[in-house]
Amino acid sequence: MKRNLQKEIARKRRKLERDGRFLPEGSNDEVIEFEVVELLSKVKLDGTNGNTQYGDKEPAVAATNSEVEQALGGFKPLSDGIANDLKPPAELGQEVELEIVQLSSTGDGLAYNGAMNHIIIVPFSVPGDRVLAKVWKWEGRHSLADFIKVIHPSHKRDGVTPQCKYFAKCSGCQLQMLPYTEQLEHKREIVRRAFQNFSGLKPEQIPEVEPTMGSPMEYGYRTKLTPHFDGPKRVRGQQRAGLQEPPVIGYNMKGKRQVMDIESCPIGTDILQQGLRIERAKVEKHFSQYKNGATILLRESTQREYGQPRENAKAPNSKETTEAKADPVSFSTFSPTQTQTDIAKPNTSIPSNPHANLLNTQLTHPTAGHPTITTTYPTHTDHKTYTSDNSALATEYVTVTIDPNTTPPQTRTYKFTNIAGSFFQNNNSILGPFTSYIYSKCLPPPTTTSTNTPENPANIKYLLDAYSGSGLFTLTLSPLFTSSLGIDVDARSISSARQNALANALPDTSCGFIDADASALFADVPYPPDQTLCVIDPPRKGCDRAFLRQLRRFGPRRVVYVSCNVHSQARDVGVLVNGFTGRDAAEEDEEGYMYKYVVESVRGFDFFPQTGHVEGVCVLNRVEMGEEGESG
Ligand SMILES: C[S@@+](CC[C@H](N)C(=O)[O-])C[C@H]1O[C@@H](n2cnc3c(N)ncnc32)[C@H](O)[C@@H]1O
Repeated sequence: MKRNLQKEIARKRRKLERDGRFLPEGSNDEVIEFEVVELLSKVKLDGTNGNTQYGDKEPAVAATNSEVEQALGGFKPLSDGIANDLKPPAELGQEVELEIVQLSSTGDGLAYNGAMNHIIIVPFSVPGDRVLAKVWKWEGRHSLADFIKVIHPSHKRDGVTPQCKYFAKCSGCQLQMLPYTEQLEHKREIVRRAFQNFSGLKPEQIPEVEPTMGSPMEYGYRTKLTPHFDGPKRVRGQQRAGLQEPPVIGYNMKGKRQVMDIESCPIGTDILQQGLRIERAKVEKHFSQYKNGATILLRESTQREYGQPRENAKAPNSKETTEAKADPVSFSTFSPTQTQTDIAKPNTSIPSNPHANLLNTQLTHPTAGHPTITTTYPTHTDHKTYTSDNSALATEYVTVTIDPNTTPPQTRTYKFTNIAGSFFQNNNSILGPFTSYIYSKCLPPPTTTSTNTPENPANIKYLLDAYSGSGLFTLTLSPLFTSSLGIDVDARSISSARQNALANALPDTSCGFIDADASALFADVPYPPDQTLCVIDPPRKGCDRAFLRQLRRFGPRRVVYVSCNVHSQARDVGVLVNGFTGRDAAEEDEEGYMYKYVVESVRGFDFFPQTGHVEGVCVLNRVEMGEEGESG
């Protein structure tokens, strides 16, 4: 145990040196550290003694906080007092019975050991479960354990059967044991906690987080899968004789760097299930020719034909315009996603499934080894294929609600063609409702700022789309703006964005694109900040400081911040609202006036049902000069 303590100290010191701080920002490690401290504080305040056990074995050694602090040379616990109880939990490898008290933002169950004042993290468990788990790593205030089995299930599991046979072993989709509405409520809590712990904002600066928008499809939604495999083990003589073991192709096991064999992945779309089977067989056949391991890309592509397939195929309430038959650009007054009546469930909203009104679906193999799934809807027919070629083109359609108040609601469908290996959102079923939500948030409600009156609601005429990818927001939001400008560092995505604008009949005077780092966006902005909306959708790590500084100096009137990591998003939103702290603040002071923002709304979107991920959308308004007191 003493050796483990030394290892732990060495590991944390390395982290300190590498990051210049305790833990990498916005990482799972940092998120869990916060929640462990939070839970320890809570049980301390509650006076709860905890009801978990380590069996009847006492842990071997108790390490004191001062020992750790001394060895780390000034390591400061995240919350005063909490780390004073640093003790190792159990012998590594020991099996323990635990009561789960909380679900973490990383999707793991947390058990509290009162006697040791210690948290044990157990994947695949939910509050109320009594589980058997095996402790495998000590992390100071908490330990990591492998899930072994449920001894007594929580009522939260009632009526739910995980659909994946690899559940509780594979590292993905760890929330399958929860009813979908519970998953959505949990994701709302993740967003709440992220803004509470990572933004540095006061509670009064954070509005109530809106209910998570659910995915219309809970399984079968992922349009991209990336299983991987290790290269063949080279045992002399065996390779020539074709004796090597068949490859293990799939995803990593939970908590391990070991790949596990996955024959089917139920969150993938139907065509990707076919693709997985075919591509696995190809790798197996040619495995001996591989020197190294590789990742297989499986990306869905859709070819759409407009027109009514059968006389009696007309859906109730459907109305067609002549444009509805035109491809690539279609204007339609009917689409599956237009009937987005939110289901009345507590604290959640789930748009209707786009497949709800399909008339017929069929799997064919027009050419050997190339399956097609043809699905017929009242207004169109989709032919779905897949590609495993990173540089091939893949197409998706996104239907945006332009006006929900007409009967039927007015929608517009966009066609996006991208390079399969470049970024595009992975859940097509939620893309329509998601972009429609953002569309509805682009212009401020009349009362938000003094300059935005009901008489002048469309004061915002220009769109800056930072981290634009292949133009998802630049194009789908463009009907609201005189001109839109997207920027992305990936030249291939920008090339697709320009093609997509043309394919959707949007001239470059209306939708322009720049292939550059996002911070270049503000160098020569052609738009007046007072009339500009900036949409930001950075990668997981969030925006860099240079970008945030330039955005605050330019001061677009309104900002819609979209993110796949609500923790880095909360941190960046904190900077937009309150400015930088420390050295960055001093640098900013030298640069002159910087705008500040107030948060109007925050909402989560479930792009990845069954997993612990949540996408966040935060809307902010610029604080006008002279109104600064309002930002708190
Ligand atoms: C989460 S994706 C969003 C793309 C797009 N908004 C969409 O929804 O399809 C993030 C994008 O940021 C781009 N990116 C990453 N770092 C960047 C940087 N420093 N400057 C500009 N773009 C960057 C990536 O190429 C990627 O397209």
